[in-house]
Formats: sequence, structure tokens, C-alpha cells
Amino acid sequence: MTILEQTLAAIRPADPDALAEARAHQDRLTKPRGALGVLEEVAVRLAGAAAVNPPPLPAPAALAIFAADHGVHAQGVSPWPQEVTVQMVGNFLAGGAVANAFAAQVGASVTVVDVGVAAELAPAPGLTHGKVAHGTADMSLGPAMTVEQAVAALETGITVARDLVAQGARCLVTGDMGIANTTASAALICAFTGRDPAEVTGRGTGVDDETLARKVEVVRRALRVNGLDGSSRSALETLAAVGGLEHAAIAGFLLGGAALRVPVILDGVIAGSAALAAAGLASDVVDHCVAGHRSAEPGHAVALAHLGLRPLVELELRLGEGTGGLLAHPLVCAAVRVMHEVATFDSAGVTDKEA
Ligand SMILES: O=C(O)c1ccc[n+]([C@@H]2O[C@H](COP(=O)([O-])O)[C@@H](O)[C@H]2O)c1
Ligand SMILES: Cc1cc2nc[nH]c2cc1C
Repeated sequence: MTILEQTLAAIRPADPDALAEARAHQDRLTKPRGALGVLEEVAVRLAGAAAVNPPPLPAPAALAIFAADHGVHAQGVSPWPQEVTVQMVGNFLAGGAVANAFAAQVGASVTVVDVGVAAELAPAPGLTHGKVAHGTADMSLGPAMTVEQAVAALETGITVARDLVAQGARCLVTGDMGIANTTASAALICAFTGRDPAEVTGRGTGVDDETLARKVEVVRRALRVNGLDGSSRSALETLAAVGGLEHAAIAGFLLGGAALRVPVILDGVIAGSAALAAAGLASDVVDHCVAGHRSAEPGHAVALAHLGLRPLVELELRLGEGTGGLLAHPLVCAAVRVMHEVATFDSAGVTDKEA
């Protein structure tokens, strides 16, 4: 079996016994039932994903930033030049990006993965070489990737997840860097949810009205050229046709974490669209994902609703890199810590109104 086949075969849905035990456990803790709101559901979901209650504390966390370039950049869909992708990789490796500051704040490690940066990158500490191609082809003219390239990038993501868990990570956080990747994200979201490009295409790094209108038409053309406007293609073909190499690698990263029952916190719209592809390959992967935040990009809310995931943080972030996922990590840890440390009505001698 290939790494991808092995991984897909290993993914299990949330364990119903652990889910039920965790729900009952929440109701015995010294707080009014439901008082921790969304955090109660997060802890219960992690128990289901781990198949044990209480679930393991999701720490330490490891951020993987998957970097790649996009042929569709040639259509004028981003105000930023393509070389910013490789320049930001240098910034991540030097510790100078927002993702580095947030990772330091929450005690997460940072790994940068070149899965498809157009420029050559010299070996450096913290950089993983997983280059599948020097960027994708222009999806508005034909498929962005071959199916073989998409599989190679998926397997890079799986391998990165496996390596980080082997090194001790107990929570994975997705990160991305790729100028023009919000265009590919919008196309993936349309293809997987059936929504119109005008509803899900956003301003990315901050495009003006004229560029936004062009971006919507580029997404529409990419869907048409690749036969994704109505007719159904497989998840893998869809990912290859309009995804980016970082989308494929992030989808693999989610599958790799899920196969090992290690939770993965999703960052923004790039991760959300990659999760749609991962769910198309193995629907149970969603049970192992936590939506870290909701980004300002309109397609992100559409993707999360389709996946049935509720974002934890809403701060109008639209940076990527894993920044929103990292900010959610302490919340996820706090939700699980409750299950380990909070007394029950019985153990603390607190009168339960239900007793
Ligand atoms: O995470 C998000 O939701 C998000 C929203 C807008 C922009 N980004 C980041 O900005 C870059 C893509 O923006 P653009 O306008 O070039 O498509 C890419 O590096 C992403 O990490 C990320
Ligand atoms: C400067 C810059 C930093 C980023 N980080 C993620 N995407 C980005 C896009 C730009 C343009």
C-alpha cells in the first residue's frame, strides 16, 4: 500500500463510547451543566477523536507552514508579487513573522515545508524539503496539478504529520504561505460545496474592487475549464485541478494527524478548503479537526459550515501562516484540562441540584 492508502485506511470516526463518557463526565463537574459553552463540545469531540475520556492534553503543539506558489498568479489575482512567498519563508526561518511570535506565545514549534515554492531554497534548520513542483500551473487554463503531483504533496503532508508526532507533538496546527492561494481556496470551496464564485471569493491580502471582480471571473473560468461547474469529479481530481500544492499537503497533514488520532487545529481559508478535499478522501477526518478561527475571507465560513465545524476565535484575522490556529491552541488545552483537573460534585462535596 502507498502512504496515502495506508493513512486513509487507518482513519477512524469519533469513538461513540468515549463521546458518551465525556458528555456524562462534563455533567458531573462542579459547574452548571453547559456553563463552559462551546469548550464543553471541544473537550467531548477530542475525547471521541482520541477514543478515550479524558482525552490526552493536546500539548505540545507543532505548527507546520506549507509554502507553495500558484500559476494563477499570472491572472493578476493578488496585489503582491510572487517572490513574497520565498521571502516570507526566509522570514519564518529567521523567526521574524507573526506566526513565529504567536508560536512563541503558545509554546508551539515551527516547521516550514517547501512543497512547491517557485524559487530554489537552500537547506536551512527548520526547513523541510518536500518540493513537488516549482509552483502549480495556471488553473484558469487547465489543471493546476497532475493527480500524481497532488498525491505527492498529500504524502508530504502525511509524512510531516507523522514526523512531528514522532518528535512528541500532541497537537498539530496548520499553516500556509502562498501568494495567490486565496484564489485556489475559493475554487476548491466552490467545487466541493457547489456555491457560486461570487459568494466565496474574497479580498485575500486586500485586493481592490476591480481585482476582486477579476478574481471571481478567474475562479469561474477555472471551474469551467476543469469541468468542475456542476459535473462531479473525484475529490483527488478536484484537488489536483484547482488546488495548490500547499492545499494538498495540508489535506495530507490533516489525514496524517487523524490516522494517529492526534488532533489538528485548522487555521484560515486555506486550511478550510484543504479540509474539504481531505474530507472528500476520508470523511471521518473531520472528527479529528478543530476549527481554530474564522478568517475574514467569505469562503471560510462556507467551508466550515459544510464541514460542520464551529470556529473558536473570530478576530477578523486574514493573515494565514497558522496564526489563527495558534491563537486557538490555549483554548483547546483549557477545554481538555478541565476534564483532567476539575472536581466532580461528589468528590468536592458540592450539592448538585439534580441530586
Ligand atoms: O488564512 C486566511 O484565511 C487568509 C486570508 C487572506 C490571505 N491569507 C494569506 O495571504 C496570502 C494569499 O493572499 P492572496 O491575496 O495573495 O491570495 C497567503 O500567503 C495566505 O497565507 C490568508
Ligand atoms: C507580507 C505578507 C505576509 C504573509 N503571510 C501570509 N501571507 C502573507 C502575505 C504577505 C503579503
